Amino acid sequence: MIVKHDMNYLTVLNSAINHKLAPPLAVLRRQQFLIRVLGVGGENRMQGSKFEADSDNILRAITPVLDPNRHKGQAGKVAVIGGCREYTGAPYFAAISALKIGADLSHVFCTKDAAPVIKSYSPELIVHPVLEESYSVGDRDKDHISRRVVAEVDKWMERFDCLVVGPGLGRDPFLLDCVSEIIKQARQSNVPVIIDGDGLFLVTNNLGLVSGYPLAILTPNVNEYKRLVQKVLNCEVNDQDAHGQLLSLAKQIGGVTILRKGKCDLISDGEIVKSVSSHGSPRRCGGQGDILSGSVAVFLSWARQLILADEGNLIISPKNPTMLGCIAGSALLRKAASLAFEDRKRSTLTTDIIECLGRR
Ligand SMILES: NC(=O)C1=CN([C@@H]2O[C@H](COP(=O)(O)OP(=O)(O)OC[C@H]3O[C@@H](n4cnc5c(N)ncnc54)[C@H](OP(=O)(O)O)[C@@H]3O)[C@@H](O)[C@H]2O)[C@@H](O)CC1
Ligand SMILES: Nc1ncnc2c1ncn2[C@@H]1O[C@H](COP(=O)(O)OP(=O)(O)OP(=O)(O)O)[C@@H](O)[C@H]1O
Ligand SMILES: [Mg+2]
Repeated sequence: MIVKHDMNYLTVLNSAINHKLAPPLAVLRRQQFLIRVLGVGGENRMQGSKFEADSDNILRAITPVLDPNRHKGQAGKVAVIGGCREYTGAPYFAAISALKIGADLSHVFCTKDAAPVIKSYSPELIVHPVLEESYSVGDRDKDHISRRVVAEVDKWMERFDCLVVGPGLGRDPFLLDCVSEIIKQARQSNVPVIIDGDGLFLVTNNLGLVSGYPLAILTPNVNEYKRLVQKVLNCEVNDQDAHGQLLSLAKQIGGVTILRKGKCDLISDGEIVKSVSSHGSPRRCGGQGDILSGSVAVFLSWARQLILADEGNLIISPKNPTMLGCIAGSALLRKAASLAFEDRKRSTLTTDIIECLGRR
């Protein structure tokens, strides 16, 4: 919430900067920092208020009570498909965040060399070293190894409430071919899929994998969104009509839900647009998108359970579980990021934010 005197002060600052009254450089930087942090002067804030989701109530409504009668697994079983030679942090961040938020079981399906590293970060995660990259597979073996990889994941598929595809996946062509098959299997089994990171690289070049699947969520960052807009809408990102463009994009991909990450997170399923701009932090360390994908997986699973059990009596809006999952995941990550930043300031890292996921 920006108090009135802040707004007046910032309006004056804005005008001073625009009219080039030339304050000293350090003062100018500080003024611009304040304007950025307080979010004044932009269309975003205007739009933010009109489209802002009721995230506190949504979070409360979809989070299940801690009921002693429930057994392990009922609060959610998620799987992350990601982790290769280069990236072991991203799948770990996504999978551990799911557990910290309240899922019961969190699996990671990664390459053989990434597995021991990810296991060593945490004994809580169930790590499957099943994915293969081109360098470790001869041309003649590709078909049978591909079938084996897909079968390994498929044998677990029915047990998962949600898959997160892409954090730290890498872009090896053979590995991405196998992951395409895994997405198809998830779709056949009606398992929701969150596509992030390199999963978006794969899907942007093969939209048929998710097009028309209402249980698919895409979570692009600034680069990933740009590529998606160029590919699908054949134009550049238009920030003057951010809401309209996001709506068209989600509609064009057959009603998938898209969470466009940024200063204010924008979410659309092709029917409506909602924003989450509460809290957040000015620290942009890598890995926050990975926390988000793991969080959305859990909230989407909870929202689906609630909608199924409630038989349409749910009083919150929107009603689409993918929209609810995105709103809750975004709000919780942003709250945790702001709490971590209060403590750690510029030295805030992704692991600090994960520690704040359970704090109020
Ligand atoms: N601690 C960890 O393990 C973390 C790991 N992370 C993981 O990193 C992966 C990439 O995600 P990111 O967010 O860096 O992608 P993004 O901003 O589009 O790219 C930035 C620039 O790099 C380039 N580029 C990227 N990948 C490339 C590739 N394989 N080969 C060649 N170029 C590549 C890209 O070029 P472009 O695609 O635009 O041509 C752009 O210019 C993803 O798996 C994510 O989960 C993060 O989650 C952070 C924490
Ligand atoms: N400029 C910003 N100001 C405030 N919060 C932001 C800003 N940009 C992103 N965020 C927050 O950080 C979260 C992660 O977004 P980000 O763009 O860093 O994802 P990413 O690049 O995929 O991250 P990762 O490094 O995990 O791949 C978003 O959901 C959003 O809430
Ligand atoms: Mg990312």
